[in-house]
Parts: sequence; C-alpha cells; structure tokens
Amino acid sequence: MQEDKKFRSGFVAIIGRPNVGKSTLMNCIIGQKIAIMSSKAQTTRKRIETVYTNDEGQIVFLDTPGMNRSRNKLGDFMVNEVSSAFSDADVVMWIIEPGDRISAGEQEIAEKLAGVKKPVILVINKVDVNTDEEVFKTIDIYKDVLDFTDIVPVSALREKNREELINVIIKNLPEGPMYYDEDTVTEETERDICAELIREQALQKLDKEIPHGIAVEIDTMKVRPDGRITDVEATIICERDSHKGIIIGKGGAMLKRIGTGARIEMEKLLMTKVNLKLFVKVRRDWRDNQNMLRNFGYSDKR
Ligand SMILES: Nc1nc2c(ncn2[C@@H]2O[C@H](COP(=O)(O)OP(=O)(O)OP(=O)(O)O)[C@@H](O)[C@H]2O)c(=O)[nH]1
Repeated sequence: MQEDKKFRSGFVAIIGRPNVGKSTLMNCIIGQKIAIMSSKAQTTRKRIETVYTNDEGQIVFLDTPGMNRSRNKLGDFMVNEVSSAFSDADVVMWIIEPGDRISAGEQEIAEKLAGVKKPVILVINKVDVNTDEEVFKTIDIYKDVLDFTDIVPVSALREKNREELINVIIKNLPEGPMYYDEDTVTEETERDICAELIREQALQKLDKEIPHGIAVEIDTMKVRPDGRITDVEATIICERDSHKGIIIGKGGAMLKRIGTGARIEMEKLLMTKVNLKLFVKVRRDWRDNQNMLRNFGYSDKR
C-alpha cells in the first residue's frame, strides 16, 4: 500500500428485484460460489455474507433481507425493513436489468432509496444479452431517478466490467481498516457456525452448571489438500478457573464429550471429516468487554 493512497473499507448492501442477478454478481465479485448455509444456522447469524479484499480496499457485502428470500417478500421488506437493513451500510448497490421503462417494482425501490443518505450505485446487469443501444437507453431512463454516485453496466455471468465495478465500490467507501483477513471470503461464516456448534454442545452437555458464561473462538480451520479432512483448533473461553475445571471434567471427560458432539455436527456442515482440538481458557469478565465480544461475532445489540 502506498502512503498517499489510503485503504478503504466498509459495508455494502445489495438491493434489486428477484432474478436480476444479485447472487451471480456477488459470486462474480468475490470470485467463487458461496456455499448455502443451513436455515438453522442462518437464523442465528449476523448479516455479514461475503468479503472481497484487494490492495486498495475491503468490501463487506451485507445480506440484506429480500436478497435470498422468497420473491413475494420483497414488497414487505421494502416497506418494513429497508431503513434498518441499510443503516449498517456505507454504500448501497441497486441492481437492475436493461429495460425501456421503470417497472412498478423498480419504482418502489427508487422511492425507498430516495430516503437513504448514502452513496447509491446503479448497476445494470445482464448487458451481454442486450445491445449497447438498449443499455444507453436504460441509463437515460434511470439517470435522473436518484442522485446515483455512479452507473455501471455489467454482465455478472460473463464477468464484464467486474474490475470497474469493484473500483467504483471501493472509491465510494470511507477510509477504514481491514476488518477481515485478506484471504477471508466466506469461511468466516463457517467459522462462526462452527464456533456456535461447539458452544451449543457445551451448553447442552454442561447443563446448568455454567449457564451462559462461555464463548468459543476458532483459532485455526484448514482443509487438508486432499479435501477430506478439516483440522480445527478452537478455544472455549470461560470466566472463572472453577468453570474451566468443570468444562474439562474428570480426566478430560467432559471436554471430550463436547468435542465429540461438536465434531459430528461440524462434519455435517463442512462435509469433510473433522479433526477437532479443543482448548479451554479463562478470560475474566469477557462479557463486559465490547471489543472482545465483537471478536466473537456478537454485535453490540446482544
Ligand atoms: N445473461 C445473463 N444472465 C444472468 C446474468 N447474471 C445473472 N443471470 C441469470 O439470471 C438468473 C437469476 O440470477 P440470480 O443471481 O439468481 O438472481 P438474484 O437477483 O440473486 O435472484 P433472487 O435470489 O431470486 O432475488 C440466473 O439464471 C442467472 O444465471 C448476466 O450477467 N447475464
């Protein structure tokens, strides 16, 4: 990174009617297909979906409601949740397809976005199946609908203008830190879920002895080159030395039970064998420490 060029980072919300290519575009930007997580896991996860990083910046895509949800939910979402969904975003990306008029659905999105005081980028997707003339016409129709910071025609399927779009998004982000390791794409979510699975087992097996005073941190998670085994090292964090003793159990028996239960669940999620090593650490009052909480994937609201 050069001194005069500051690193930019932030959160991007993607909005658009069903089928305009939102998922395809996101896959195209991050350069790989995103595994679909189980519905059970999703209900407990925060909204962060995927991360793209290059030398200039880091884009964290937020999973806005309506993005992966059922088609007819979009309207409800637009009415009820648009402001809260976008409150975390630094930039909004509105995806449309080329067309010669603004449909009712698009109109509704435009009205809601009119109240969003953030940069809005209009992305015209699927230009591979349209003539330049049709694309220009679309730009013409849409350019005054909102005060867009940029309008970018792309083809998510053919990866046309991918780099240009990435540059435009990063240009619109504020200066900021790298929130995630540069090689993080989606496994952050898998890591979070694995941590959650271990926590779930611990809570189940420990019964009421240590109610909620534990957190789980995944230290390393690596798939072996043959793709058949994932090595995971994780730490269970508790508040007191006495808790540590209970979690480990007599001769390590309790920790072994927690580990076995979690391993079985993780194998289902990751679809590989899992070699799990569990550690236990005491960190006094971790629940009061906001930074530590954020580290464990808990938002301020919890
Ligand atoms: N020709 C063409 N087809 C595309 C492009 N991008 C996406 N598609 C197709 O459009 C269809 C919908 O794409 P998705 O990425 O699932 O769209 P979505 O907006 O995420 O859809 P919902 O999840 O229903 O909201 C798929 O059949 C894609 O292959 C593109 O750039 N060109």
